[in-house]
Amino acid sequence: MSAVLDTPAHARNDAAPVQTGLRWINRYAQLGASYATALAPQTLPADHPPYWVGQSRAVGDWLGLAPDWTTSSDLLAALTGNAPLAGSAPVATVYSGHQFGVWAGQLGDGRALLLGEVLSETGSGLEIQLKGAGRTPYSRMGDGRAVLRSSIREFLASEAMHAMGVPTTRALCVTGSDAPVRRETIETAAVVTRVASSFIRFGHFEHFASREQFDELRVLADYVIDRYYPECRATDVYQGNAYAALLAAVSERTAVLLAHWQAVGFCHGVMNTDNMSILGLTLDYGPYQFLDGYDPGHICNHSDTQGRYAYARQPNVAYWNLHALAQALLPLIEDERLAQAAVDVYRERFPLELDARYRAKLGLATHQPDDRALLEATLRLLAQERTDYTIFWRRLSEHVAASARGETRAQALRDLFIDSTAFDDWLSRYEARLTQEPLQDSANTMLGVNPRFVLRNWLGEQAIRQARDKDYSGVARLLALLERPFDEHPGFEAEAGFPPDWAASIEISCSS
Ligand SMILES: Nc1ncnc2c1ncn2[C@@H]1O[C@H](COP(=O)(O)OP(=O)(O)OP(=O)(O)O)[C@@H](O)[C@H]1O
Ligand SMILES: [Mg+2]
Repeated sequence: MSAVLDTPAHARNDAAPVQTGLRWINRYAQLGASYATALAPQTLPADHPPYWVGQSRAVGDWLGLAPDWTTSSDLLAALTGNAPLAGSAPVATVYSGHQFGVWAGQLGDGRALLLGEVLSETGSGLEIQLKGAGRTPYSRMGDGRAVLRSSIREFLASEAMHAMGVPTTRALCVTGSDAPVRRETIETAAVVTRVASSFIRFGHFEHFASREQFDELRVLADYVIDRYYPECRATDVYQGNAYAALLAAVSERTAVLLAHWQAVGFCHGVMNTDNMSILGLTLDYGPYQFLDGYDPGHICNHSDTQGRYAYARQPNVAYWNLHALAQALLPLIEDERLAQAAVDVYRERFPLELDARYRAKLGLATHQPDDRALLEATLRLLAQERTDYTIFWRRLSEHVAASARGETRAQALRDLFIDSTAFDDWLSRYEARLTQEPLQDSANTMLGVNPRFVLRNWLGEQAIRQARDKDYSGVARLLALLERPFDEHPGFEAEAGFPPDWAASIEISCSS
């Protein structure tokens, strides 16, 4: 496929610029034409006016938007791409990447438009993107659009992950329009407004390295170091090699990220190098899934026929992806052994991070010799019957909290297992171990890391079906639960429960 197709003819965007009070600084756009193409979002047909589908007040506050943004028709137009935002300098950035382990060349960004960067309330830079804002010079055969269902999924998952403490891009809102968009069937258009410190991906680096544009590669690496990893300039790290230090820092953040994913039971689904954030954020909520039953081999992406991105493989895929980044940075690092050492930070760090996450899930603050074996036994127990992952951890937390009050909730846990002997053996072992911990502290930790609510596919699907009927209350309701996933939320027992039978028929593919 050609690198850059003809520049699309955009509808003229001559609406008056919308004022927001945001302080724009737009630094990525200043890198120049090799990195991005300036262009306005493509307006949607006037006979299909936009509407709000979902809004995050928390992200609005983070950006420093006035509270009435949620009712502003001007902002609604701007965030659908139908009017410019005063101060923004929209660009489409170019990147390449490996998809399913195969070099795919230039493939992005065909549908996300970087509106620019604003200074947040705390003075840090935040980039704002519209995903699904129309064709760009990098769209290849795509239409530049995103559909309602995938946009709702991205919006809710971003905020759910943030609330669970998982590093992620955020989402301010989803807007929709009845403009038709062709996928397997005719669907309708939607736009997600995303926010992150940076949307730079491994694929941005691979892009310039693959074309042997080493000057551009260096400028990009320097930009990322100066902005996000200034500590890499310290002369004593990695023999004073700032690019190796950068690779090590990214490896470390990626290790932290993957440990979070595994611990919350998150399957990304499309861990291509172009979906890997240089800041270690969860990026690109496509065919993702939160585990229902604990199945290490679970494949959430219906299009992933080989299971390359199965849940248990994710940590290894991340390591593979870091090698792709290392390959791209090698012309700057100029020393293969140094590059390998930097990537191996991941291998050292990931098990430690995972251990820390699981210790918290089990309520273990002290370190005892058999802890590793206990954790392995726990996961084996869950895998045996594919026990519901989220419900198990939550009921365990509730049982420990009850034990701290001198009560028991063991039966609710036991009910999750057919083989109750195996469960009872495990519980005795676990409870014996817990005697070495202050029980109330364990309970408090566990109730704060084992969520009662995760965005299961069926919950998202239910909100999507309502939204298709123009009822957006399900999106708002779900957001409210997911923003506080560790709270009880009385009245929402079903949302905290097992997936209904119909959920088994939900298939999530890459189509979005
Ligand atoms: N409908 C589309 N029109 C144009 N380009 C598209 C479309 N869908 C995907 N692409 C391009 O294909 C690339 C890879 O797709 P992928 O599904 O990984 O990402 P995405 O869902 O578009 O977005 P992101 O990674 O930004 O969250 C994207 O960078 C994008 O440029
Ligand atoms: Mg992507």
